[in-house]
Amino acid sequence: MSGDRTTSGRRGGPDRRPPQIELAGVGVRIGAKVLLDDVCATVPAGGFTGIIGPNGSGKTTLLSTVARWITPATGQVLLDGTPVRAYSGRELARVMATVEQHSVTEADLTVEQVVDLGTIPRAGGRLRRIDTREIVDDALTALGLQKLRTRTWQSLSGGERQKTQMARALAQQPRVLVLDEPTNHLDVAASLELLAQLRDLPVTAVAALHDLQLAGLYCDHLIVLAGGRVVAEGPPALVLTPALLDRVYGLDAEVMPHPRSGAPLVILNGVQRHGGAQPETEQI
Ligand SMILES: Nc1ncnc2c1ncn2[C@@H]1O[C@H](COP(=O)(O)OP(=O)(O)OP(=O)(O)O)[C@@H](O)[C@H]1O
Repeated sequence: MSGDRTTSGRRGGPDRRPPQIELAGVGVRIGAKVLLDDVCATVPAGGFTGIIGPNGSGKTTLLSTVARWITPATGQVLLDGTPVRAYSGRELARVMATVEQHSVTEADLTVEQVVDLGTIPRAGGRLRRIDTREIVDDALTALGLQKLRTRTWQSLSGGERQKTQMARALAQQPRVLVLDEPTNHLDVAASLELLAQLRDLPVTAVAALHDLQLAGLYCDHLIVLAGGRVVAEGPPALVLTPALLDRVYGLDAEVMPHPRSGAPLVILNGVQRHGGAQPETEQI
């Protein structure tokens, strides 16, 4: 990569601070279809940002653009002001780890072999084998996978695969974690545990979430998408209002503060008869 980030990192030791992610006018099209339209949003450094919005609103496309799997037709994604397109593949892998919605692998690796894949971007450098083992061990412990470490990927349940992918991402020791529906397949307790971990990790975490309750309880910043556009952005207590849930999802919902944490609790009454409307952008 060109630019100052690498140079200063080498001089002063590796820069492990989690960066801010900025989406600056990001537009994505496939043929005539607009998937993202002039998306401007900020993912705060070191926080846990949730991307919410109805099916097909562009959440996966947005995360894929951040992870550089999709090149936007307009605009750009910046990490602390540096365009992601300026990073080499290896540099980006040392900064950013991803967990996809549906992880597929044909190879029948064991759980610990899958998690060990996460160490590759660093193991190519000066890291010794013993360090790699410790990293894999810590990641397996963090996700409660020690008992499954010798099990093969093909023999795992959906939730066990999801936890294994999360452990692989942790073993990458990233500064940015990009996750598409990380609680997919997880039971209620495992979901709460994973989101609490994400909230407490010293990384910039950004995740697509369908569960508004969990988004309100665990995220400190929300970006709401509808029809490929950002329609609201800000702290959950300000974003998750009955009016927004009506406009974006067509929901009849009430929102009240959680009795202990004060975080917004979404009480679902049902769907509105009129259905959801396409809302105007709202910066909070
Ligand atoms: N390769 C493609 N060709 C055409 N349209 C696509 C393609 N990929 C995605 N889309 C469309 O782009 C829109 C956004 O898709 P995306 O997967 O980003 O939405 P999402 O918010 O993640 O949805 P979900 O909540 O259902 O996972 C959808 O209408 C989808 O059908």
